Amino acid sequence: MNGNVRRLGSGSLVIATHNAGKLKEISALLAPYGMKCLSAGSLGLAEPEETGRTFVANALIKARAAAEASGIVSLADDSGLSVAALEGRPGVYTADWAERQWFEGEAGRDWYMAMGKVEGLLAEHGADVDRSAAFHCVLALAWPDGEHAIYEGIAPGSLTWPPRGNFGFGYDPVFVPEGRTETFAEIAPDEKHLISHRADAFAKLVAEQFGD
Ligand SMILES: O=P(O)(O)OP(=O)(O)OP(=O)(O)OC[C@H]1O[C@@H](n2cnc3c(O)ncnc32)[C@H](O)[C@@H]1O
Ligand SMILES: [Mg+2]
Repeated sequence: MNGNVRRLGSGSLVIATHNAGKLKEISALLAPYGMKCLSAGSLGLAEPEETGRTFVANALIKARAAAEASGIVSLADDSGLSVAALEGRPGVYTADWAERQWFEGEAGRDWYMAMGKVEGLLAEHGADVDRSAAFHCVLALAWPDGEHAIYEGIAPGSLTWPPRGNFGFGYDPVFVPEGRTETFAEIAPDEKHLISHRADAFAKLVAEQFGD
């Protein structure tokens, strides 16, 4: 272990997300480490504006806002899908494509509309377009005194259409991770937790925060 790294210990931790799917995954990934997890929603914390241009910047905005408001060390996740043929879009704007830019106020199947837009843009490249894509995840830990730590994860794969599967959340039904034929939404949660972008970032967090 790096002796300069600030460690979490076994106290309380705020999960600074307003996405129910992420909260479920993060809680499951943290379950073995004995921390008391509190959600931003249950504490009534406001959702900060994600004004950053990178996953790291937005993860830090969310973690710092929660740590300042709650006085408790906080963990945020900024994630998204980068499509090679679209020069990495939607990237940090993945949630915007699904939630605001398209169908503000309509919950539920918004991601489906956003993926329709992705499919439309891919179609402009012709039938043999490169469908490779990657999910990115940046985890930011922020302590109330301003200290922070960052962990980055990635899951390479490709896009499929139409959507398949009912597990997971968001864009899971259209993403096939590398080396598999099923979408993330057809892979049981326990298994997604071994291979996802979030799992990759968590492995680094766990090694540094809870490792020997
Ligand atoms: O900011 P918070 O409150 O955490 O919640 P959010 O949904 O706005 O989260 P982001 O800003 O990080 O945007 C990430 C987007 O990428 C999607 N996404 C992230 N991880 C995913 C995963 O494992 N499976 C499917 N979609 C995912 C998610 O649904 C969002 O639309
Ligand atoms: Mg967000």
